[in-house]
Amino acid sequence: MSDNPNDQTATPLLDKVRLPSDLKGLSDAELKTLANELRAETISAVSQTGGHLGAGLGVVELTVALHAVFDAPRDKIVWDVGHQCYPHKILTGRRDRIRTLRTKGGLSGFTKRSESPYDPFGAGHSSTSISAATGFTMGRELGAETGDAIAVIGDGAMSGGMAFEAMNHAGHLGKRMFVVLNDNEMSIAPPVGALSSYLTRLYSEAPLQDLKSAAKGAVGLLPVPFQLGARRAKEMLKGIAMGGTLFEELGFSYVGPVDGHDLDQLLPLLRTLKARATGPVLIHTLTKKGKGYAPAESRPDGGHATAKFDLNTGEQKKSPSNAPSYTKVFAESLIKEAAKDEKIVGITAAMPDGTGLKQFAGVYPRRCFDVGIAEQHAVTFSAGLAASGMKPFCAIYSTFLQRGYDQIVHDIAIQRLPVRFAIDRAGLVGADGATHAGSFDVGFMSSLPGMVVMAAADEAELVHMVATAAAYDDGPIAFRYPRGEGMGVDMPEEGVPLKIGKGRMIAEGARVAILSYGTRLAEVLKAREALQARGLAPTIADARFAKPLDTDLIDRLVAEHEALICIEEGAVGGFGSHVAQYLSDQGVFDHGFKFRSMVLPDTFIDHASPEDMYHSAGMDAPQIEAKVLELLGVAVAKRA
Ligand SMILES: Cc1ncc(C[n+]2csc(CCOP(=O)(O)OP(=O)(O)O)c2C)c(N)n1
Ligand SMILES: CC(=O)[C@@H](O)[C@H](O)COP(=O)(O)O
Ligand SMILES: [Mg+2]
Repeated sequence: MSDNPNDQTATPLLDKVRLPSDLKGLSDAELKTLANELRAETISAVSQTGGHLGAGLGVVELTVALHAVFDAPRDKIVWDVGHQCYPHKILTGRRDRIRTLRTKGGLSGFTKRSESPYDPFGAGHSSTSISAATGFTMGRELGAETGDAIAVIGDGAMSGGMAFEAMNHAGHLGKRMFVVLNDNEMSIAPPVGALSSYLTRLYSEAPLQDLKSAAKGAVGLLPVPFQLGARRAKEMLKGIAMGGTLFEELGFSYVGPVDGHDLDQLLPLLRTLKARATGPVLIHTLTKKGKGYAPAESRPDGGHATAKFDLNTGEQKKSPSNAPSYTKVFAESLIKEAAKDEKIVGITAAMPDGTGLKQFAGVYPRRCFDVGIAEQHAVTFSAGLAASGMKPFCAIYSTFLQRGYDQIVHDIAIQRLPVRFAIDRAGLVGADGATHAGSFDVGFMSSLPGMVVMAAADEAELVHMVATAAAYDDGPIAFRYPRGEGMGVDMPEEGVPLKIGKGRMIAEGARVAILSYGTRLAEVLKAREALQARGLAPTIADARFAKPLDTDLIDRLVAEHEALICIEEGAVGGFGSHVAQYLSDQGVFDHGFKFRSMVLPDTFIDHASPEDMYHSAGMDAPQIEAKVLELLGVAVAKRA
């Protein structure tokens, strides 16, 4: 095996490993070689597929060590977020499919129970692993046929509230389980907050930490070579009153910090812990995001996620497009609004790059807050800001906003606080798959009394919606927009506040009206073109608002057409359901009016390109065309 991680010619050991049990016969020296090969294989695979690179490279040695020492799948290795699991997938019987990662029909980019028995718990969202591992542990205590539970959680994910809730509970239960805190001093962006500073202190005071471990009696858990030093430390400590680490106060034995890239430290430590631990143990490993691949290591985000790239240079292959991303349009619009109104502030939960708020912070550093992976706090923090008279724009991906739902209801909607929700990644997002799909926000936001709910049909509309939200002060307001590039439409110089609850007519037609909510509008217009060729030109309108509904517009569409189709990039219970409720309240259905609501199907759609995913959802232009024809009873030959 060469030292060059790009060298794909030599993977003799990896070629022999089909399952983790094959690691049991390898010497420690061979395990080190295997780790090098595994790193090279991971880099090579991701260069072809794109995906999450940096986190996986940071846990290569840890992955090898865990599988060499523990006995998966009986022992449950629970990866938090799951974005670091590619090396784990390679070692657990999925190497032959690793180059299908995140593509249609291929491996998921996260852990997934249906994919392998070695993925005991699915993930994608952060900070769930300790709860799940505690569940496995108590299942074992109650007689379930499982071994040890090992949660592997990053320093970023550790800042999430759930992780603390779980530590609190697991420490109280006091049963044997393991938490590996993989501390690379990185979230996607540099981590923020007191926990991050605390972890830094823990390792910058490492010799002192040895003393603390000793004082707390964790010496017996350490491998023999470590014990001597720790005992000496304990002697020195006699008579000195010391507090434990935060983790010890929560009921865990704390071991560390250890170099997470050094198998000479990891293997003996894990072997000893496996042999001796009786209660919950936290193992603090120090690693580097992107480890072993210079282009990733040198990126500010440690190569967190990447497009396909050139193996030798690390240069990413991105598809060329002139349209700005919705995220960029949001950030630029917010900056413009903030220039006019000093009360405007931005809030992100650990996604400054992804939400565009990094750009906003570049201009208004004091008016931008990254709260860490803490969506619940982000929402109620925004509520507090609004209650104090500020104008918070709480920018959270649709899927992650699910975490803060009670806070939206209880802290914002009931109090009618004017928090502005910028809901990015609305609709199907592609390669991240079902865990990251923004399917539910229209439903869960528009069911709340007093909430104003908008969706941008294109990037110009988004500019106006940011202006609308900035101007609106009567209560909470939300606007959603998808991942990726806009439509390439002409952009307004400035945003103009929209009339609340008013849609817009796009094209007048006859017989059928399509009322579109969000960016399906482009597909609707394509469908119209195809229908025109058949002599059928539906009326097209953009609803802009799911709440309040533009009832004048709806009344008109009903009065002037024999059928109405609603369409949205969301699950049932959203815009179309509200329109149906309104029509039902008006008694429109009593007279045989034809109505259809095109929504995402009642299933979780697996990762694929967004186009493929919308096709599976039955929501692309030909499928919209077919829906119109079906509704009008026009028989058509089935397409191949
Ligand atoms: C609830 C939730 N919020 C945000 C994210 C987006 N996210 C994915 S990974 C990540 C950073 C995780 O940092 P850490 O746990 O330290 O892992 P590392 O990438 O450093 O290995 C974030 C913020 C998420 N997956 N889930
Ligand atoms: C693992 C995770 O949750 C994030 O890294 C997510 O994949 C980011 O998605 P975007 O690429 O849409 O920002
Ligand atoms: Mg980290």
